[in-house]
Amino acid sequence: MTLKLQMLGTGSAFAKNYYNNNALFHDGDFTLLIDCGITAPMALHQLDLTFDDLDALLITHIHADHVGGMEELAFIMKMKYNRKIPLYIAEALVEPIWEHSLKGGLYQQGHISSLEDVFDVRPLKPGVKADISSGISVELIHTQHIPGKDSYSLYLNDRIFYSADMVFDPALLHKLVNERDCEFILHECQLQGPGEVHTTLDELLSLPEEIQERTYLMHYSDDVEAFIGKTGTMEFVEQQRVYEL
Ligand SMILES: O=c1ccn([C@@H]2O[C@@H]3COP(=O)(O)O[C@H]3[C@H]2O)c(=O)[nH]1
Ligand SMILES: [Zn+2]
Ligand SMILES: [Zn+2]
Repeated sequence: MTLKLQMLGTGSAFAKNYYNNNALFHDGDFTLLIDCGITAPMALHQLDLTFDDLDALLITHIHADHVGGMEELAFIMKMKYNRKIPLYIAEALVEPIWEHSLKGGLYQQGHISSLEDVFDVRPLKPGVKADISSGISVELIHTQHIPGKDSYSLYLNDRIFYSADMVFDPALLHKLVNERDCEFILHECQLQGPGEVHTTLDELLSLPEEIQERTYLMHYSDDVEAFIGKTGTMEFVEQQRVYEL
């Protein structure tokens, strides 16, 4: 089945010309939001969508450009739409996302005292495929980002790799393409400077042709236009554009 991808945003954490790197995957009339950053509420609004148009949320890791919109989502879902949206998240992040990111804003004595009070929490085990809808499956892949901070990339429908924020991992990309029939790689990309906690454009340019030709770049900084034509066979993903994968 054809899956549609529409990025709510394609910007890096501190980009100002692009919304946060959050994605909508559409399978028929089912809509999955991947990450819900600070800008997600406004980015949805720009597409004439509301939180009620979402069928599920999946979180890759706990940074504000990936979870900063969750407080608004949770309050609106509870107060306006009176429903709990399924929240797919690595089991290791269930406690930290509540204790370290959401509890401060969402806690209300007698009403909201746990993540389960506002979300239909669906913990995921890395390496174990889960069906999210009839046409969307996901397997979490634990990838490295910042020491001590768990971060999970995604393998969707056994053919689409969606990177979380991660340092360059060429062995993983080779394995996905050569052993697991990966057709599309949506990869975060830091355009300049040393990678440290991200994957740089120069690192991605070192990949062989057979990997680059299926790689699309996202999570980029405001100076992206200076890099158009300098990305080998890789293309930048455009926010709000609909892609069929
Ligand atoms: O050791 C560190 C920790 C953080 N940062 C910045 O903070 C940002 C947090 O969101 P992000 O993961 O999308 O991107 C990160 C980087 O821009 C960094 O450059 N080095
Ligand atoms: Zn990020
Ligand atoms: Zn991050």
